[in-house]
Amino acid sequence: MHELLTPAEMAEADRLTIAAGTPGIELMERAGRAVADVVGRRPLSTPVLVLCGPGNNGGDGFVAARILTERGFRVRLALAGPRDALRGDAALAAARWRGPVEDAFAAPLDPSGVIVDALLGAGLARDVAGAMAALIDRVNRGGRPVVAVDLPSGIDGASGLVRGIAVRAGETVTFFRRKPGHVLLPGRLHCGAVRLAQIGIAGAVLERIAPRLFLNVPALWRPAFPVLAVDGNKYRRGHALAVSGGIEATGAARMAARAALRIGAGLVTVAAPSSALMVLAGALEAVMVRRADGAAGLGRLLEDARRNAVVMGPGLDPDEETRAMVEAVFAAPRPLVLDAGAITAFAADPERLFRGVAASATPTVLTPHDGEFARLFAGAVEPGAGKSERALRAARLAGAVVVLKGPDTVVAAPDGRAAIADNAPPTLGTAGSGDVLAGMIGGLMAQGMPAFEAASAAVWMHGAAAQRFGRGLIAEDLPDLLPGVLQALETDEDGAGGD
Ligand SMILES: NC(=O)C1=CN([C@@H]2O[C@H](COP(=O)(O)OP(=O)(O)OC[C@H]3O[C@@H](n4cnc5c(N)ncnc54)[C@H](O)[C@@H]3O)[C@@H](O)[C@H]2O)[C@@H](O)CC1
Ligand SMILES: Nc1ncnc2c1ncn2[C@@H]1O[C@H](COP(=O)(O)OP(=O)(O)O)[C@@H](O)[C@H]1O
Ligand SMILES: [K+]
Repeated sequence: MHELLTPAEMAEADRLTIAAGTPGIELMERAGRAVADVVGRRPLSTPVLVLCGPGNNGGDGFVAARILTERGFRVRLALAGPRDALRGDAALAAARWRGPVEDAFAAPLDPSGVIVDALLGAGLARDVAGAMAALIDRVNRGGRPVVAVDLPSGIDGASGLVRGIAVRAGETVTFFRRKPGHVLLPGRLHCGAVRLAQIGIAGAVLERIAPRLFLNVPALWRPAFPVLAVDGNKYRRGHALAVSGGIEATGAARMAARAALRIGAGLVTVAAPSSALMVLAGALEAVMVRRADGAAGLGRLLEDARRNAVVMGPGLDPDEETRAMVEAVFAAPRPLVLDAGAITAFAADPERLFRGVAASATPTVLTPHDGEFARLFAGAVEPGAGKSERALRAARLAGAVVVLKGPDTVVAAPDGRAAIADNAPPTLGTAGSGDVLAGMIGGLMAQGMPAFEAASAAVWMHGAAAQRFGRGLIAEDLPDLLPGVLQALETDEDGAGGD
C-alpha cells in the first residue's frame, strides 16, 4: 500500500481494470460510495452540499449525493458547468441523480453543514482561474468542513503544488493508492486526513504500472535493514568514519558519530584535525578519535579497509581542503554521505563533485536542505517543478542518492525511485538535527545497507525518533531515541507507524 501513483499512473490503473472487465461506472459507483461512507459518519441532520465539476471527479460527486440522499441526508448538489457537457461515466452517474442540480457558480453555501468537493481531481490540467477559482475561494472562506474527492480541487496530484488556488479540506477520500500530492507539501496541508478506499482495482495492475514513487514507511526498506547475527561481532557490523571540523566546530561530527553508533555500526571513529584532537578526545567515549589532517590524513585512515563508510560535511568549511578530502574518499573509495559544508564546497563547480561520484562508482548520498540544494543544482533543476521531480533530476545528474530535506523529505535515487516521508514533526527544525541524520545514514551504510534504502530508513527513523520526544527536542536527544525506534521496528510488524 506504500506505492504512490501519479494521476497518469492512476488513469492507467483504471484503464487496466476496465479492460479486464469492470465497467468504469462500477468503479465510479464504488468511489462515490466510499465518499458517502466518509461523509455519512456525521449525524443525519448535517446538511450536505456536493459541488461537482465537469469530469469524472464530478461523477463521483453525483454518486455520493445519491447514496447520501438514500441514507436520509438532506443533500443539495451544484454543478460547475453545463449538465449537457458531462460525458461518459460522469454523464451516467448524473443520470442516476433524481434531485435538482444547482449552478455551483451561483449557489449559496449553507452556513452549516459539510461540503463535498468533487470539482477537480486527477484531471486537473491547468491553473485554476476565473469562475472556478472564485468558487474555490468562496469555499475556503466559508469555513465549512470539506471532504475532498480524490484530491482537494486545485492540488496537482503529481507534485502537490497548488495550481492557482486549491480547496482546503479536512478530509480527503482517495482511491486504490495515495498520490504524491497527498504527501508532498503544500498538497498534504490541503488534504487534511487522507482516507484510502479500495474500489475493486486489483493490486496486480501495479506489476504493469511499475510505480517509482513510494511513501517512506518501513515496508519499503525493511527487507534491506541490517539483521543482527547471533555469531556476529563489532567488526562485522561495520566501521563508520565521521570527519570533524576544526576546534570551533566539533559538535556536528560528534552528533553524527553518536547517531552512527546508535543505529548499529559496530565501531565509529571521528577523524579529527590536529587542532581539534584534544577537544574531541575529551568529549568521546565509545566513539574513537584519530588524527587526520586534510586529504592526506584522511587518505591514510582509509588505508584500513575496515573503515567502510564515511560521513562528511557537518562542521566543515566549504573550501578547497574540504573538496580535496571528499576526493580522498572517492579515491579510496568508500560509501559516502555528504552534508552541509561538503555540499556547499562544490557550489561553484558542481561538475567536479559529479565527476568524482562517477569515477569512484561508490554509493554516495547527498543530504541537502533547500538552500544547499539550490546552491548545488542551481540552473540544472527547474525551480518550479515539484519536489520529487527536482530531487529525482538532481539524483540523475549527480549519480548519487539525493535526500532533499524538509517536512516532506524526498529520498531520490539515480535509477528513478523516490521515497517521500510524511512522519517528520516540525520539532526536527532544530540546530544539528541534519548532522544526526547524516550520521544515521552513514551508520546504516557501514552495516552494508544500500544507499537508497539506508537513506530512506534513516529519514523515517529520524522522524519517528522526534515523534517519540515531542516539544523541547534538541539534536543531542535524537541518537538516544534510536534504541526505542529500533526496538519498535523489530517487534511491530507494521513498523511502528504502519504502512
Ligand atoms: N473510471 C475512472 O477513470 C475513475 C475515475 N475516478 C474519478 O475521476 C477523476 C478523474 O476524472 P477526469 O479525468 O475526468 O478528471 P477531473 O474530473 O479531475 O477533471 C477533468 C475535467 O476538468 C476540466 N479541467 C481541468 N483543469 C481545469 C481547471 N484548471 N479549471 C477548470 N476546469 C478544469 C477538464 O476540462 C475536464 O472537463 C478522479 O480524480 C476520480 O475522482 C473515480 O470515479 C474512479 C474511477
Ligand atoms: N518543519 C519541519 N518538519 C519536519 N522536519 C523538518 C522541519 N524542518 C526541518 N526538518 C528536518 O530537520 C533536519 C534539519 O537539517 P538541516 O537543515 O541540515 O539542519 P542542521 O544543519 O542544523 O543540522 C532535516 O532532516 C529536515 O528534514
Ligand atoms: K476534488
